[in-house]
Amino acid sequence: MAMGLFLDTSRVILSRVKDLRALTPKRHRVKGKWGYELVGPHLLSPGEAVLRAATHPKQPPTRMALQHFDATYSAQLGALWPSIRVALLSERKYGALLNHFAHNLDVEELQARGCKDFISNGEAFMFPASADHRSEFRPEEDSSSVSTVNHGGGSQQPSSLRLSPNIRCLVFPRGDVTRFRPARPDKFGLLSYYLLDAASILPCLALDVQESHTVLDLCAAPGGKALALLQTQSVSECPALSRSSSNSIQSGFLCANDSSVSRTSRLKRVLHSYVPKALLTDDKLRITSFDGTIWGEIERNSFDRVSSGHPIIFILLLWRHTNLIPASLQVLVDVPCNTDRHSLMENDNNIFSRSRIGERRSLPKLQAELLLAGILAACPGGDVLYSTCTLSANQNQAVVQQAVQLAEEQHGIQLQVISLCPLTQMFSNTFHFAPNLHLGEMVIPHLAANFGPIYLCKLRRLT
Ligand SMILES: C[S@@+](CC[C@H](N)C(=O)[O-])C[C@H]1O[C@@H](n2cnc3c(N)ncnc32)[C@H](O)[C@@H]1O
Repeated sequence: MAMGLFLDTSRVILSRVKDLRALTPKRHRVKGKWGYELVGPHLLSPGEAVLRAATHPKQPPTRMALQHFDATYSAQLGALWPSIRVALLSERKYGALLNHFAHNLDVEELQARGCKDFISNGEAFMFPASADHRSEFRPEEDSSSVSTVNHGGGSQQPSSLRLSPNIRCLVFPRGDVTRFRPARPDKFGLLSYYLLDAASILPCLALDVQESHTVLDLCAAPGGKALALLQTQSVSECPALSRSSSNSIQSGFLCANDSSVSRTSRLKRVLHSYVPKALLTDDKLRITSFDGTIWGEIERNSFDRVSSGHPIIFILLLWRHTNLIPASLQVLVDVPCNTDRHSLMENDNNIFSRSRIGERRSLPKLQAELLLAGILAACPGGDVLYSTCTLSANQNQAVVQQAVQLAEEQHGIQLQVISLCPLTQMFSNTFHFAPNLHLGEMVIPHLAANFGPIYLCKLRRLT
């Protein structure tokens, strides 16, 4: 079995290398430190890249990103970096998040093409006897676990997962790089699936949202995770929903916020394409466009601060006091980050462009502010899930440590790190996880399962 996987992976790597070599003019082929495979007009070996940097001042942002990653990730990830690098520079793999609200005409066709729901597959792997229904998974309690976070990370408290049967995500098998067709609308105009990096479902699963939960998605656009959260909150067993009466199909509340007005418009378009109108009501779903860093203010209920003149806080407090936004139990903080794949592949809107140097350098500060705001918004006992799509330890573990420290020092809030090992065990057949992370978990890209990077860390508010 292990040998089979190894051979498959090697075959994929070899075919990718041949593809790249065929596409690359001879003058761009270089045998570099990481092997001869990754070369091309913007895919230089690190040695050549450094030389070019000295002689060619204007480099495209994708190349700047590659140089930056080679310098930082080779130090951070050591021997893992070369293979992650190959995967990052190859075509990524998608998953089809099934839309429970639509009449899903495409599912059988996708299954006939070899797609499998990685979520129920993971459960079948953990619970072979009860493969047909979603189960609760409790890891063995680790008596050495500490309950509160120390600022160096500390050990993590294990927790149980109760996966909703309504969230399903189809993926092609390992090593299969077939692309999905665009989803088709059902007779009500609702699309049958949403294509996204399958690993980006993990933060939603880790948040363990149940039907009646109140959830805040602080940075929600374009909306893949918001849609996944809505699937987990829905209670209908039948996809053929009545469009007129929806009370029985979603009992929780989701607030989806994003500070960017244009991206919030995109979020609205996505949700309108997937969610029945009857669910897009203020008592079930609210879409807002505020700066998430001040969201914590709303929960601290300080009208004094409003009278000192912050109009946005004033509006938020009005909403809070008219009960339009209930106190948040579960908070997803999926922050802006280096977006490693995009930075390596697209020059447009690239965080490594010269004009965005300041923005990129201030990302960890913004991320910590957003996470702190999420912590303040959660009720004691509530959970906060921090996630990014970068490998950068400065934007992952370091941000969590900083926000936890600020929460304690400035607000007297104690937090507990919740171990996500049930999740990594359950889905180790689908994703590659970084080994021995001292805080949180991270899906690392791999040619045979080219998902991620996705970092996730779950915190529980104790006070
Ligand atoms: C990684 S994306 C979120 C992706 C989204 N969760 C999804 O699954 O589709 C980060 C988002 O954070 C938003 N953002 C940036 N700064 C923000 C802030 N201060 N408050 C709220 N949202 C912010 C960006 O506009 C961007 O849409």
